[in-house]
Amino acid sequence: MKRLKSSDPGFAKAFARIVADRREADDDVSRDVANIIDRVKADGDAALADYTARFDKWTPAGEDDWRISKDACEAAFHALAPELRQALETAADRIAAYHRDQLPARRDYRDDQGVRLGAIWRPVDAAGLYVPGGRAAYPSSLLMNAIPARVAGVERLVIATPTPGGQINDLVLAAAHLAEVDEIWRIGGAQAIAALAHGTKRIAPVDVVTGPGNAWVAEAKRQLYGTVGIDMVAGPSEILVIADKDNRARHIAADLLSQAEHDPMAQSILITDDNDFADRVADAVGVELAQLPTRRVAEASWRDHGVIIEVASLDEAPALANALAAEHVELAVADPEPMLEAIRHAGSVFIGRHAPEAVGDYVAGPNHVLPTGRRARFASGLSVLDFMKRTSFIELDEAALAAIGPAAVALAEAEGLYAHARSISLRLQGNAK
Ligand SMILES: NC(=O)c1ccc[n+]([C@@H]2O[C@H](COP(=O)([O-])OP(=O)(O)OC[C@H]3O[C@@H](n4cnc5c(N)ncnc54)[C@H](O)[C@@H]3O)[C@@H](O)[C@H]2O)c1
Ligand SMILES: N[C@H](CO)Cc1c[nH]c[nH+]1
Ligand SMILES: [Zn+2]
Repeated sequence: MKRLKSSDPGFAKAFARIVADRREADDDVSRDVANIIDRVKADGDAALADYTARFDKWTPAGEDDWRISKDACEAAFHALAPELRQALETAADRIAAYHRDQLPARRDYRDDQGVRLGAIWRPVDAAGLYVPGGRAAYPSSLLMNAIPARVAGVERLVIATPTPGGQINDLVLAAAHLAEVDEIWRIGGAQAIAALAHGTKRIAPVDVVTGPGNAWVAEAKRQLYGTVGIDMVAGPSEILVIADKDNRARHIAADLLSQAEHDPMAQSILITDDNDFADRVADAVGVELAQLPTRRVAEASWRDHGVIIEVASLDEAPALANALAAEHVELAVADPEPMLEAIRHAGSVFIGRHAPEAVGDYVAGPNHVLPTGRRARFASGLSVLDFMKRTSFIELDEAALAAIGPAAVALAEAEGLYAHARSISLRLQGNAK
């Protein structure tokens, strides 16, 4: 963990290094991912078998083993302990309610020159939904992917999730039943993204691939954009907590570790204006780590990518937050509203002392699949619109063409595109006859 003070002479340089801290695809990861994509494109299912054996340490017993049946998902759902089933349903209901509100309306109007204009939103036919499964299983990410896809009206929902060592997570299956997914394939990493994008003999290709994952998954989505649509690049998790001294140090420590435990490459940063509070949080991280049944990943992440920044005044925080453009930002301060307004680049903001980021990971409602690596400068969290596309339409009658056609003819001739001009002017002359 690094400690920085904004008043130190070397702060600007040290902060620039934190901003540039690349926890995603370095050159090695990019090259490996490009090779994996090429191999899956060339060898399809055979490549998937090789990579699954190598990275997930699992070889299926037979053809049927690659895919998890709907019956298995239904059985897993009915076998859930009542509290867990209730929790899953609460999450699903809240996610569905939030995302239903994102459905776009059809636009259809006639302007004052008589031209009818509009746009129709339609779902893609098939969506590939990546559900991480390397270090932990992510039933919550299954809901976050599948529910907006269903709300959008996508016909075919295809999950890809790794099952390391052959271990299948029952809650992932139960979530798949609840969200009514169509296919679940036991593949992960860059090879899964490549299979969804290009298709193999076994797996039909999809139109859009969404969802979070580690550096290899995120880089594969980035490289395959264009072959398929993607939501955005959602890689190793990040949290920025802006906190004043009136918080409980252990609460803030736990918040920082909540994202650190996702990945040794996750990034957790605290900005505070109080030296004593900064010391207490640093100590509390140690205390909280000791409470965790598994702490290896959180420990490594906090050691390598944890940062505590002391500022003279919290007024400095929004500019630092905008430079970081973090996936998650917590505002644990007395007056969070002005900060919410001032922070322009963040995937999701958690307002006040009682809004720990982890609640957004599971049950708040907004999507937890969010841009990382400073991409909140230009990208947003997964939404219903990521599963839809818009077709515009234009209708003109003779009078409408007469009203706007001459301007188009002038522009076409100015571009030297005379066939364009004539396709309009011939009709205008015809109208004149
Ligand atoms: N940004 C978001 O919205 C968001 C949401 C949830 C989770 N996450 C992130 O998802 C990630 C989950 O990571 P995970 O690893 O547990 O699961 P994962 O499913 O993303 O990755 C596991 C796969 O990575 C591949 N892999 C691992 N090491 C490799 C190597 N050396 N070379 C090539 N491929 C390799 C393997 O194919 C393996 O199946 C974490 O980084 C977490 O922070 C992000
Ligand atoms: N914090 C993750 C997004 O970075 C989402 C998640 C799922 N489960 C727990 N957390
Ligand atoms: Zn999380």
